[in-house]
Amino acid sequence: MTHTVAVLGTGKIGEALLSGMIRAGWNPANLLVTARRPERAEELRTRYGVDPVSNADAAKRADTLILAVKPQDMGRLLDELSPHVTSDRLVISAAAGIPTAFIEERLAANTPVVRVMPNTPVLVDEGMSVISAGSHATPTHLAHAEEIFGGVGKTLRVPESQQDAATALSGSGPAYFYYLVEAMTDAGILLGLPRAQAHDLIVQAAIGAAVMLRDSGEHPVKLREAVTSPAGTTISAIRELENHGVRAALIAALEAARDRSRELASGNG
Ligand SMILES: NC(=O)C1=CN([C@@H]2O[C@H](COP(=O)(O)OP(=O)(O)OC[C@H]3O[C@@H](n4cnc5c(N)ncnc54)[C@H](OP(=O)(O)O)[C@@H]3O)[C@@H](O)[C@H]2O)C=CC1
Ligand SMILES: O=C(O)[C@@H]1CCC=N1
Repeated sequence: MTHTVAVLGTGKIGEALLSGMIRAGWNPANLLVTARRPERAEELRTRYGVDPVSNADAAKRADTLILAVKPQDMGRLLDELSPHVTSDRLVISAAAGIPTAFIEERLAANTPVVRVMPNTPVLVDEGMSVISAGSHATPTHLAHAEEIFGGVGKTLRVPESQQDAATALSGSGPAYFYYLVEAMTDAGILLGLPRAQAHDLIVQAAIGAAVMLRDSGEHPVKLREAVTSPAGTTISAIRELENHGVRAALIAALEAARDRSRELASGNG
């Protein structure tokens, strides 16, 4: 069956997903987008050859609606959509924190809802999308969501109770790595390297480490031990990381992200 998929609220994550779907072979004729500002709608049409439509038209024309507005805008979007969404539509929400029940109770009875937490590496087909079923979503709906998000990276099904934690890990996760690269590049400046060179050295170290983590099958502790020579440079750095409580800071940071996701649950966080 050929699906028509609409992305409602095509901002950063919506556009990243849209571009990935086109790369994965979706025909732009089967993709619709909605945007709040006309100039943004035109930008999307020019860039991707997709049809910008109103939210109501998206609900009428598409069988699958991907809601990619901010959690704070979700209530208003659902109010606008509810007269037009029939229960033969699949509604996929990419919003942090918003439970499927929040969406279900604002749409026609029995509308299937799937909650997905993607991340921005969908832009390079290395996304991590964590998927949960709402109360009326069937295995076929989950498989359809996996087909969409699996085209731009990995997918994992989790119970919805784990979505806030998954958001803290993989949804926000890329930002932590960018932050580390930024901080380590600053360190390179302190050590006297030109900024561009410091950036390249750290980025390639990050890519090498990421590929080894993914492909070697080794535990991260083993990989770190292999870098850490007796009385060498690495252990001197690790001692400072431990002295500054970096492990505890990361645990606290991800806990804060999980808590914030829970706070967004009301949709007006
Ligand atoms: N950024 C990320 O890494 C990730 C984000 N998410 C989730 O994705 C959602 C969007 O985040 P993000 O892409 O960062 O945010 P953006 O602000 O970039 O995107 C949201 C878009 O929705 C548009 N919008 C808002 N209300 C409406 C409406 N009623 N009709 C049509 N368009 C509307 C906004 O328009 P305007 O431009 O006019 O404001 C904006 O372009 C959030 O719920 C977030 O939790 C999930 C995973 C990762
Ligand atoms: O920061 C946020 O709220 C969104 C959700 C996950 C990544 N970005």
